[in-house]
Amino acid sequence: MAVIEVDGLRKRYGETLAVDGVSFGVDQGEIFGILGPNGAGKTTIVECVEGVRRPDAGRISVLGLDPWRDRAKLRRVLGAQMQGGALPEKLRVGEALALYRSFYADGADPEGLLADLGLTAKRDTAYEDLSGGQAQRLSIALALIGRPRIAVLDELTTGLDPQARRDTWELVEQIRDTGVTVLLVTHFMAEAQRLCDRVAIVDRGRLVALDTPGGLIAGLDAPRRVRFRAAAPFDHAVLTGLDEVAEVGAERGETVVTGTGDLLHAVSSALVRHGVVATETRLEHATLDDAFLALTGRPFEHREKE
Ligand SMILES: Nc1ncnc2c1ncn2[C@@H]1O[C@H](COP(=O)(O)OP(=O)(O)OP(=O)(O)O)[C@@H](O)[C@H]1O
Repeated sequence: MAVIEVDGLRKRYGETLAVDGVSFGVDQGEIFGILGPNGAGKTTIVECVEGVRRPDAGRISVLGLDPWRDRAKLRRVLGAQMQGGALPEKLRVGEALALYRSFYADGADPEGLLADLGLTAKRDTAYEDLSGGQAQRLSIALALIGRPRIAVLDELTTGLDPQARRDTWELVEQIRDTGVTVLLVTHFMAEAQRLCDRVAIVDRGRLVALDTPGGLIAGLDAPRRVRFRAAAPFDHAVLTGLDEVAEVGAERGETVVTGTGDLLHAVSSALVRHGVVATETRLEHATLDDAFLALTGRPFEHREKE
């Protein structure tokens, strides 16, 4: 069952057409990713879903509500993660939760949320003294304090180190396991690939693909790549002569072979036949980066904001 339906959404800021006719549906209980490079229109889309921006055209339904018209009712069912730095510096973690809890008649237990998010020991810590990961977890706690049915998380792990990022992914899975539908905005391919049940890829205000991460990758007619480390220089002709091989190159001391078909087998046996000693031989799997390139003709690039 779709809990969010977006149909023909359009939003312009002056000369900039930020969202240009985007349609998608989010099912109950899934982690749905909106993935795209800088300026693709991701935040504008979710802000329209959250009822903080008014669409120029199109229809949005969130659990049967019109987000813009029914903003007050929407607050009770949708929790949005606030952007970094949105809290007063001196506000303590426990105070922030108590304040946000007071907005709801039937909110979550702040102590339980603190424990779930690993913030119990930080209850008396001021916002300004939290680490990046802790501040991020607090913002997630605040999004969940109203016991929402839908949580919108925007650039959830930007600025976090790899461990904190993985911890946050686990946390999002736990949130989904409690039955909350998660709408996740991200520009991290790995995050979308690891976490999302389905991903909408947005580019220049348009939706260019919508599928499971596996489906997006499987649909690719992308060339395969085999990488290995040769013990000594060798004549590339032993590989370029193979039907499966399109190109042989070098990258960071490794040989990179691009081609089609059963490339790994063809390359490995040719190397053995010609007495080339190779280590760390592996087939590189296609990723969402490859899917983006195939869909848009451009490599995926994203700059983090200051
Ligand atoms: N308030 C605004 N006024 C004018 N232009 C805006 C405004 N907000 C966004 N834009 C422009 O609309 C386009 C889409 O922006 P949006 O923030 O939705 O993209 P995004 O995919 O979330 O990007 P990012 O990953 O960089 O945050 C961009 O060209 C942006 O510069």
